[in-house]
Amino acid sequence: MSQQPPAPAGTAGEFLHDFLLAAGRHTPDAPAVIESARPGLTTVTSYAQLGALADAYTDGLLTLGLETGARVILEADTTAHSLAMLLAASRAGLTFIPVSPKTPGQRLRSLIGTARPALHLQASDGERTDLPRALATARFGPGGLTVEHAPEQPRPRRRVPCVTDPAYIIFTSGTTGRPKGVVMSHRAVVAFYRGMLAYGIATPEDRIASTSPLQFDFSLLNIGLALGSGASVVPVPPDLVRWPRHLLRVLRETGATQVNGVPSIWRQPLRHEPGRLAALDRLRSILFCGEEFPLPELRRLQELLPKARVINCYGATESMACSFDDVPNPLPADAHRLSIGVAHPGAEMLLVDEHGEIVAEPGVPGEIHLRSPALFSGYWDDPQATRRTLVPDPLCPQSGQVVLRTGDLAVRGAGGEFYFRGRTDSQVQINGNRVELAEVERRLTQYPGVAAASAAALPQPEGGGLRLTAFVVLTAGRPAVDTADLGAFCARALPPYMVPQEIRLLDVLPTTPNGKVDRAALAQGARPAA
Ligand SMILES: Nc1ncnc2c1ncn2[C@@H]1O[C@H](COS(=O)(=O)NC(=O)C[C@H](N)c2cccc(Br)c2)[C@@H](O)[C@H]1O
Repeated sequence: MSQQPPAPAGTAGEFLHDFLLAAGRHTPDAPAVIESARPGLTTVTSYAQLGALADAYTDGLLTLGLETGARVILEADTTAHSLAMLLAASRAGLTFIPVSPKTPGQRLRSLIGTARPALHLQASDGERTDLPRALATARFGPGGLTVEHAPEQPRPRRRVPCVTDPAYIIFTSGTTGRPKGVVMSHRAVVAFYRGMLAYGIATPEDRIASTSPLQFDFSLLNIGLALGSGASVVPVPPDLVRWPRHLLRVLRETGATQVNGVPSIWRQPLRHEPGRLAALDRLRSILFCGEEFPLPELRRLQELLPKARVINCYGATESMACSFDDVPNPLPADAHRLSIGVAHPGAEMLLVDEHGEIVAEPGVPGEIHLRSPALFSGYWDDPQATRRTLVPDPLCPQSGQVVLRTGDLAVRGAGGEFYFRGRTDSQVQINGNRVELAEVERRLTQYPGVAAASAAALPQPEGGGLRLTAFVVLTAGRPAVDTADLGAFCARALPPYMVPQEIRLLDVLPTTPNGKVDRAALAQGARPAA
């Protein structure tokens, strides 16, 4: 069998597949993946079974003769088979590009044109058909790896995989213009995983529910957290995440002990199924990331799950993530912001002001710069964007070391912990005044009855200038909020130019495929509440 032997001790670091399978070697019969395809049917894949699947897929991929470093599109949701294929791609020296089966054909074709993959892989029941004729295609599933359209046999130019090779590329739906391919090396991903495990989030008994699509690196965090801890991954099919009853059923039937996801996954369960949520007695911890958790909803979640550990995970795809902090449970009544903590062990966050000077004193805002072994290699085929993001170490530019310029603003608290203060690009200028949209949103969520809010600077209907517009979701069962009174409430704490000129009540906030509030959709003017 031609599988890649684990990196011998003492070589330059570890590959992704070595790290993900190491813990399970001691517990071959422990559950690695626990799936709930439909009510009452739970499928368990042990570490030994996952390893055997990965072996078989590795042989299948190696038989195709793709060269080391070739890209493969992995179009799948998170399942035991897609995890085995991810491990196999890593072992075969291939770079995988995770893509959701829901990706529109147009965007997939554009991504294929940019990344020039050697192979498209999808599950045996995958529905993708209109792929470019020149692209090799194969399917994977219980019947093994089935090649539909074989790749040409390129003359292999490389022989030795290195840990600095790209393990995966994630194409982010860049807020501006064309999607950017974030290239992450084996070395960076494993360094992040080790930093995260050092924070102490999971034990081998944990069953970690992953509610993000595989194309979102939050799912890769969950996979590394679970398999790296010898625990189990509980993938929640994306179609079920949106339906509170289905989501809670899957969590109950799989015995999930930890649920990881963006804040918006909790909005509907909190609104429609608080009783069933509170009844999840196996649930011990919740980890969220990607955006701020609206505090009214977080407090409600803590009321229903008073014993749960809640972890705020901050970071960007360009370093996978970078900090973890435990949210006090219950959150003190006078707390208006959550801390994002400090960088995970082995990394360091710095604040830099607009003059490039280091900000040391508490309470003074600066842009987070991250020093870390987990930094991405660069944006695929975009050296300019890479140079703008991986910048010379502000403390020692001569050294050649680069740090990640996050585009995030933060202040330090008295204890050295960081508080997120929005993005540099969500600073909008309204009538010449600098407005931090996150600040407006925070004030709106302090009004009794508001569950969540988002602010956007929309073009004035009659043209000329921008109009600060707020979109507000109310707590279930609350009497209608008087938007004029809500506006006055904002005026009592914010400068006039930061008071929303229009407040629209919505039933839900639109979300992106990755589950974050879809600010672009709001900017197009979401439908007002019925
Ligand atoms: N906890 C927070 N509070 C507030 N604002 C947050 C938080 N986490 C992010 N963000 C914002 O999201 C940006 C990044 O967006 S991203 O590149 O799409 N990546 C993400 O969101 C997800 C990110 N890779 C991530 C984070 C944690 C774990 C994993 Br695994 C992955 C950051 O730069 C921040 O602006």
